[in-house]
Amino acid sequence: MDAFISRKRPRLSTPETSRPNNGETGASDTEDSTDLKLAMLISLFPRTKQEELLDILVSCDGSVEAASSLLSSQGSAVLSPATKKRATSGSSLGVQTSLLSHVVTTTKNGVLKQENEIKKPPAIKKGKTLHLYAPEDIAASTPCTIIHNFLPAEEANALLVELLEESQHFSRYEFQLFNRTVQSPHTACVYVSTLEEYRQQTSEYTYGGTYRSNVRQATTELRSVSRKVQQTVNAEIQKRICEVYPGGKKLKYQSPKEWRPNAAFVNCYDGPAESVGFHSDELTYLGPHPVIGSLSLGVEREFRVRRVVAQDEDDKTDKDGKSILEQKDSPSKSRSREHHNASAARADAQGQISIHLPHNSLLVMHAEMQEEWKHAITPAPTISPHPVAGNRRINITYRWYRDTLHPRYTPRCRCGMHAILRCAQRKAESRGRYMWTCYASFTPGKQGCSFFQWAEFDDDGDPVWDQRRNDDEAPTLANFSASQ
Ligand SMILES: O=C(O)CCC(=O)C(=O)O
Ligand SMILES: [Fe+2]
Repeated sequence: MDAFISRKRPRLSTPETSRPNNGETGASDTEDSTDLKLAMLISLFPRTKQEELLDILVSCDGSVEAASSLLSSQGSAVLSPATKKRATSGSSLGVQTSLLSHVVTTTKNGVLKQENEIKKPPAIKKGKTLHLYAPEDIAASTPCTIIHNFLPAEEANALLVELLEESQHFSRYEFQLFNRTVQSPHTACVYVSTLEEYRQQTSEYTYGGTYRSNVRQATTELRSVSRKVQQTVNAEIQKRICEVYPGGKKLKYQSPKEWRPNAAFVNCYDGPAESVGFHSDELTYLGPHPVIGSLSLGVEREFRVRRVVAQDEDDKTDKDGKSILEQKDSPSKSRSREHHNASAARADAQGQISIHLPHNSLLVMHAEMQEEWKHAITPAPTISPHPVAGNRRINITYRWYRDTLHPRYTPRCRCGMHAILRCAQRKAESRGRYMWTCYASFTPGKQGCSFFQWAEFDDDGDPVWDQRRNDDEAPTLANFSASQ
C-alpha cells in the first residue's frame, strides 16, 4: 500500500479534497486521489470493509474499474491470505483514517461527491504534522482536551505578570544524554504549598534521578487559579470517562478519587528557540495513568504529541523488562543512541499532531496520555509577541502526587538513589507493565546500577508493596487550595 500511495498518478478532479479545516501540512495530491477512489468503492460496495476495499484497490494498481469488477464478480472472498493480513495489520492507518474525514454523497444527476464531515476526527498521516485548533478535533484525535479563554482575562494577566516576575528565579535543569551532560532548553521551577513541602521536595523527592534544587512556595495567584483548574479538570475527567472510555468506566489503574493538585511545575520558554523535547512525564509520584492540568500564558506555542510506537527490537528493555541503559555489561551509550535514533525515525514516519496553545488555554492531559503518547514543545520558526509577555511563554503543569507514592514508600536502588517508576512501552509482551528502575545513569556524574523490580498496583493505581519502606511521620503534600 505504501508503494501505491507514494506513486504519482494523474489527479482526479476533486475540489472537495483540500480539507481547509484540519490544518494538516503537506497533504499530497496522490493521497487525496486515493481517498476519492476509495470513496467511490465504498459507495458501490457499502457492506465491504474499508480496509478490504483499499487492499483490493491496491492489488488492482489503483484502478477503480478493475477493483469494482473484481469485487462484483467474486466478492470479498477474493482476498488472498497476504491481502487479508495486510488489511488487518493496521499498517495502512494513514490512508484509511484520512477517509474518515469525508463522506460520499450522490448528487441529483448521480455523480459521486465527496464532502468534509465535521464530526469525524481528521487523520494523522505518516511523516506529517496534523495541526489541530478546534477543541472537538483535539478531544477526538488525542488524549487531551483543551479549554480556550479559561480564566477571566484580568486573572490570566495577573497570573502571567506574577509568573514573569517569578521566572527570574527559574533555572535550567541538567540531565545526562548519552555521554554528555545537557541543560534543559528552557527554564523551570517547582511550586509547592508549604515550607515543609519545600524541604521534602529538595531532599526527598527526586526528578529525573536528582533532587530538585529549584523549588519555591506557591504564589497567591498560582493557588487561587489552582482551585479553578481543579474544578475544571475533574469535570473534564468525568466527561472523558463517560464519552470516551470503554463502558463509561475509568481506566484500570486510574485513580477514582477527586483530582487534587499539590505540585505545580512552571516552565518559561523565552523566545522561539526554547523548547522541551519529546518525553512522557515521570510517573514516580504521580502513579499510573495520571491526569495533568496544563495552563498556557503569553506567547502561543505548539504542543506536539505522538503515539509511542510499539516495536520490539526498539525497546530499551530486555526480555525481563530490564533497561538496556542500566545493564552493566552492555555498550549501553552507543546502543541507546542507535535505539533513540531508530525510535525517533519510526515515530516521525508515523506522524504527529500539533495542538496550538494560545494564551489562557487549559490543556488537560488525560489518563491515557503518559503511558501511550509522548509530548513536546517544539522550537518555533516564528512567534507572535504577546503584549504582556513579549517573546515569553509561561506554562504551569498542575500535578497530583499520590500520598501512597511518597518517597518514604518508593523503592531505593542498589546505588542508594530513589528508583523511578516507568511503564514498559515498546515490547508486546511487557507493554503496559510498570517497573521500578535505577535512574542514576541519567544523572550527571553518576553511573547507576542494574536495579529492576516490577511494580504492582491495585485497580485504582495505588501500589501494592512487598514491604513498607522508611515509614516515618513526614506529612504528605497538601492540596494547594486546602492549605490556604
Ligand atoms: O510547556 C508545556 O506545555 C509542556 C511542559 C511539559 O511537558 C512538562 O513540564 O513536563
Ligand atoms: Fe511533560
